[in-house]
Order: sequence, then C-alpha cells, then structure tokens
Amino acid sequence: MGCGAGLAILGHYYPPCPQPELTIGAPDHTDYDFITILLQDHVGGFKILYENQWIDVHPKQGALVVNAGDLLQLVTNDKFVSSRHKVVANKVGPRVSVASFFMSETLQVIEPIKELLSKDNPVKYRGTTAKEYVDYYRAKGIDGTSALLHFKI
Ligand SMILES: O=C(O)CCC(=O)C(=O)O
Ligand SMILES: [Fe+2]
Repeated sequence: MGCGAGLAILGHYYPPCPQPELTIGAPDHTDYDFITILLQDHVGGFKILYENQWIDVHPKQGALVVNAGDLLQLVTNDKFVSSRHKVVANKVGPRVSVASFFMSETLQVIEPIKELLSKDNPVKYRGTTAKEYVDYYRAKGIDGTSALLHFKI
C-alpha cells in the first residue's frame, strides 16, 4: 500500500513557560497520516485521550511512541482509531520532540481495505488521496473535530 512512501519529519521545540496553565503546548488533535513515530525527550507533557480521560505518556529513555493516524483509521474502516493527543506546556524545559509521519505518495488512492469489509462491516469512508486528505486537514485546521468526518459515506 506504500504507507511509508512519503515520510515527513517534524522537530518540535517547546520553550519553558512560567505560567503553563495559561497556554498550551500542542492542541488536542489526531495526526493526518497512517502512523506517527514520536521521540520525546525527558521533559514530558505528551498526553493521549483514552476512555475520555487525558493520560500522561511518560517519557522513557530509548522508547518511541507510536500513534495511529487518521488514514490508518480510514483504510481499516475504523478497526484502528486514530489517537487524540496533545502536549501541555511545562515550567521546565525546553522540551524537544521529533515526530515521523508515515504517508503514501501524493496521488496514491487511499480507501478502506476491501478484505475488511462485509455485510456487517460496510464501507464507512470514500476513497481519497494523500494530497486531498492533507489539503483538507490543513484547510480545516485544528478545531476539535475530525477531518475524517468529511470523507464519511
Ligand atoms: O511534540 C510532541 O510530543 C507531539 C507532537 C505532535 O503531536 C505532532 O507533531 O503531531
Ligand atoms: Fe500529533
């Protein structure tokens, strides 16, 4: 499926913040890709939403965090759901992280895997391309809703 044909790497730098309760590090969002592999340093602040609660993902030396992204949710027809996550600001720091986003090629058609579909599990999303999905995700912005809704059948 070529889910790693278009790799993007993003480095983040979060300066220390004297009043972290007045700001955010990175807002609540899901990633647009298939999977994201995240390396965070020792500062911490990465949280995921699990059963409606924000859970700290404590940094562990040598460990990588693997997040399911929206396009994994789309191709698996919701079998794997993209993780909602955010980063809170810290008094200590700076905090540095590196995220690797695994994507397919720009014009590759991305659609629910046929073998996963059945009468009991009908197709939930229309096909798209990496370009169309990312363009839509970026134009919509991070507003607390999932870009996937736009591709629902
Ligand atoms: O800085 C982090 O730990 C997470 C960054 C993130 O969620 C992203 O780049 O999509
Ligand atoms: Fe993210």
